[in-house]
Amino acid sequence: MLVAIGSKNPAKIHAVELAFKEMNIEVEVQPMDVPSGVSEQPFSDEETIKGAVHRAENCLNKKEIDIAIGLEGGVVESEFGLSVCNWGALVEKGKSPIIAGGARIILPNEITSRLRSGEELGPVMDDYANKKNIRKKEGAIGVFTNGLVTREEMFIHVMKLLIGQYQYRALMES
Ligand SMILES: O=P(O)(O)OP(=O)(O)OP(=O)(O)OC[C@H]1O[C@@H](n2cnc3c(O)ncnc32)[C@H](O)[C@@H]1O
Ligand SMILES: [Mg+2]
Repeated sequence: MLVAIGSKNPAKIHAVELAFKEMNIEVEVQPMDVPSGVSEQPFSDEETIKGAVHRAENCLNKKEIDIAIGLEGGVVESEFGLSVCNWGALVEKGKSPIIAGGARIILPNEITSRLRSGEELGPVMDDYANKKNIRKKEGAIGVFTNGLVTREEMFIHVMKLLIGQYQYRALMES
C-alpha cells in the first residue's frame, strides 16, 4: 500500500513509518512537499485541523495515491496558558477525512510571550534551548518533558489513532 505524508519533516515521516510497522501493516511511505493552506503557526485547534486535512488532501490531488496523511502542529489559548497542539488527518479518496489529536502541554511564559508577538514555535524553541532544528527532532514536547515524550512519539500515537479508526471504518463497511 502506498501512503503519502504531506511533509518532509523527519519527525513526521518516521512517525508514519513506525506506526504502520508497529501494527504489522506493510506500506511504502512517500513524503510530499504540499501546502497546509493555513498560517505557518496555527493558533487554534480548528486552524491546525484544517492544516492537517489540507496537507493530506493536497497529496491526493497531486498523485495516484490511495491514502494520504497530514500532520500539523499549532498552539491553543486557554485560561491556563498557551498549549501546543498537534492534529492528524487520514484521507482516503472519495471518503470523509479521519481526524485525531495528540498529547498537549502548556508552554512556559517565556515561549508564550514570543508566540503571541508573532514568532513561530520552531525558531523560538531553537533559540530557547540553544539547539538546531528541534522541530525535526524531539520537538517542544520533548524539551519540556525532559525527553520523556518526543515529537515523533507523540505523532506515533496520533498515527495509531488514525490507523485504528481507518481499520474500524473498513470493518464497518465490509
Ligand atoms: O515541515 P513541516 O511539515 O511544516 O513541519 P513543522 O515542523 O514546520 O511543523 P508544523 O508546520 O506542523 O508546525 C507549525 C509550527 O509550529 C512549530 N512546531 C510545532 N510543533 C513543534 C515542536 O514540537 N517543536 C518545535 N516547533 C514546533 C513548527 O516549527 C511550525 O512553526
Ligand atoms: Mg511547518
